[in-house]
Amino acid sequence: MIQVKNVTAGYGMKPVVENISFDMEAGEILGVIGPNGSGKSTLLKCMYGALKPDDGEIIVDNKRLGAYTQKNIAKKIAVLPQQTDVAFSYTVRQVVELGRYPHQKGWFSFQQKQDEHIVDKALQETGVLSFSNHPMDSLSGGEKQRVLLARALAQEPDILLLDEPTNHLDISYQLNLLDTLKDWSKTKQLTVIAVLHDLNMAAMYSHRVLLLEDGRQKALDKPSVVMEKNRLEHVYQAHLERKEHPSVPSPLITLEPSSDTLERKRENVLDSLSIEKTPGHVCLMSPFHWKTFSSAVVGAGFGWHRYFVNRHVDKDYACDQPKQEYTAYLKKIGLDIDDTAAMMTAARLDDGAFVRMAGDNHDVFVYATAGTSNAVDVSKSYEYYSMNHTAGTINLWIFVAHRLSEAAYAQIMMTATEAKTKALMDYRIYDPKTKTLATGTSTDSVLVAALSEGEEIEYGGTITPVGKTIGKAVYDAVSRTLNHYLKRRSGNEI
Ligand SMILES: Nc1ncnc2c1ncn2[C@@H]1O[C@H](COP(=O)(O)OP(=O)(O)OP(=O)(O)O)[C@@H](O)[C@H]1O
Repeated sequence: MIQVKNVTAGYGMKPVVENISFDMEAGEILGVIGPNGSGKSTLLKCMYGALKPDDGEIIVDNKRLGAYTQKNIAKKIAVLPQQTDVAFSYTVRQVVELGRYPHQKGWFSFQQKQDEHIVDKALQETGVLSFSNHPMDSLSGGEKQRVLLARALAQEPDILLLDEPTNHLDISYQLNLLDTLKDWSKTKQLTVIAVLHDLNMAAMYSHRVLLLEDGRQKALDKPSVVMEKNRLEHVYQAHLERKEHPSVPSPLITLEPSSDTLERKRENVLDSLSIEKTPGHVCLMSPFHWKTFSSAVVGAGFGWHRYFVNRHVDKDYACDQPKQEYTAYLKKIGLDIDDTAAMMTAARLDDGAFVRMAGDNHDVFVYATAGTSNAVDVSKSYEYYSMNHTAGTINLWIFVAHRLSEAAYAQIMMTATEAKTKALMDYRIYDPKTKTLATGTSTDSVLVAALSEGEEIEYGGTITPVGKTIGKAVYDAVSRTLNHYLKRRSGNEI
């Protein structure tokens, strides 16, 4: 379809792009990324014949690009350049009609029915049909961009070259445009080469990504391979984080502010936490946000929080929409929902236990409340038809005064669960239905909170340094709260 073979090109003595090579198949989308001035537009210019390579060649359908007439190449390749000068006195429709020019035998055959149909379709698909009679100079930047795209589409090319096509477009039209291109790549086998500054758009919509650095081909592969954190940080000279997109299998690149702009934290961060206890709740407050991962009622999943609430509810608490009800409660006590992670429990808050432990290089703080009347042996819970939601649950908060990898968050959840279960076993807590040792209760919840800066702890499993500290701190906290709970219920020391 189109082959770029060892292309070197520039505007003077010094080449701007050097030795670029790749092949593209019909229906493929290639995202071209790279910093300002890295040669993306220059490469594109070579691909549509606006700039002759100093070395190497471009082959289109087995024929050198230079061997095509301008009209014949326009039947195969349409271009949406970065800056386009259009005679703005033209109407939108007239501009789009220009896209049919390469296919016409003579100017007067222009009004052919088929051409009109193709122009209408292009106007429709780019959402500009409603103002097709407006003059170009009455349009906004984004509207003009869509008209120029319609003109490129009316050309019915096999290959579409786009230089920052999402420039000027609002997010809805950006997605719309890229969705349309993806659809045409599938249904019309359109080959798309698009220079994109938005790395996440490039990752989501490209089959492959070409990364340029100083005119050189730094990487060419699937987005997940090219968009490696260290590589992007080096090429863009920026601090980035790479995550996985929450809903599609694509990398998600986020910008990290410089450390000067991050929230300042005190030397000993755990000392900066303060606790407010009322009959209705325990609230732990921090002067800065912690990165949390939790199964809390409010603020579950990953989030950023500085207020942590454990609220006591009656054992008969029943609500169809506990999240909404809880949100109203938090508002009533004056907390900002976006800043708050909140759990609830029918266990007595007075029975709660706080444990602080220092490891070699990390401080840990754990808070636990426990009630065990709905204790469950998880290995037998499949035998239940419905779960019992009476009083009692085990809520755990684990604060680690360090930065954690996502893997470490998950491993700390496991470590904490194992430590909790061990405490239940040592206190001989039984599942009341199966009469076997309980592994937890039916409504347990856990929150892990860590810092956003500093050296990262990669692992949090049971034999890692931080895992060992957390294992012991969680075991001690759950044991203490169980001790208070059982003592109060039996009236005896445990
Ligand atoms: N017509 C020209 N004459 C001389 N130099 C040029 C010309 N066009 C571009 N350059 C230079 O070539 C280099 C690469 O420019 P190019 O536009 O290809 O980069 P780019 O990666 O598309 O940048 P951007 O992301 O800023 O659009 C730059 O240093 C630029 O100044």
